[in-house]
Amino acid sequence: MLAELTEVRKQYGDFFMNCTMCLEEGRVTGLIGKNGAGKSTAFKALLGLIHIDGGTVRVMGQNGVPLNVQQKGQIGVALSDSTFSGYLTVKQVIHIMEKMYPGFERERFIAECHKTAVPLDKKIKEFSTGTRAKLKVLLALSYGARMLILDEPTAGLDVVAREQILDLLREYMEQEGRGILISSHISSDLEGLCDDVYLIHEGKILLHEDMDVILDSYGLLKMNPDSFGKLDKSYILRTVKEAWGYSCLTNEKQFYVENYPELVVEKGSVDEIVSMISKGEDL
Ligand SMILES: Nc1ncnc2c1ncn2[C@@H]1O[C@H](COP(=O)(O)OP(=O)(O)OP(=O)(O)O)[C@@H](O)[C@H]1O
Repeated sequence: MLAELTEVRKQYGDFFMNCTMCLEEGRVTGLIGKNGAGKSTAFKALLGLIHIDGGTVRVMGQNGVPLNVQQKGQIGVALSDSTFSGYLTVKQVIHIMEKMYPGFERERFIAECHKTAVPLDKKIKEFSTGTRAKLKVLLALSYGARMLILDEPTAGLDVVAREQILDLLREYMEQEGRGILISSHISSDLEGLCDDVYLIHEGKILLHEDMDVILDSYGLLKMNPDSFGKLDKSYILRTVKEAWGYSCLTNEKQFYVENYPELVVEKGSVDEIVSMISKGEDL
């Protein structure tokens, strides 16, 4: 196990998080949730960047709060609200990284900057959003960490920049024993990258599932009130009342395809599933 949060609790005013999740070796684990759901809070708790009110954090088998120097060197981090001062150039950042991380791979980092068009001599504050995002990910990848914690690394990026980042992450995972914990709003990024996903809503984990299972077995059923009345609801996770009838989320799509051929059964994107779980009712 690379990292583990067990019943980690944190309160900010009305917001209360209670989060249990883990990252295993060889896996890319996604954390999805709406704005304010608690994604950054969960990541900061894992990194020991905030004081937690209870629960346990373990990183590579050891107590994770606070992280020791060795643990810090094994985690590559890109958080949404952290970056180097905009007045520095990448060349200056390289000097800092060399001092901070003994494992910093200078030549490789510079080569990746060239490859992804991140300039070395320009001040970071003059970078576009996409270039800044690429720099953050390249820095997280630059010292051979065993795991990456990436908070919305693709937010605000165009398709080309997003693909570049996703390719870097896929390449990172080619080495055994590594793992990535990543949050994103863009479900297609998660679908193509993650092995499993956690859904966080109002500070609570509502779902943890393998991505394959979500894509193969989850589905959305649409029906009128009459059909809804007759439906076997054994495999219905959530129901939303619509103007025309009901939408239901199932994790046994095949059961309904076989037994209710007249029903509309849609595959459902990760976004739709998130939305159903967040707003639907357990009927
Ligand atoms: N330092 C803080 N002080 C007070 N409240 C905070 C603080 N940090 C986060 N919160 C609150 O905790 C809740 C969860 O915030 P968090 O940033 O973890 O959500 P998120 O899922 O990462 O959202 P987003 O997608 O918008 O980044 C929000 O209601 C937020 O306002």
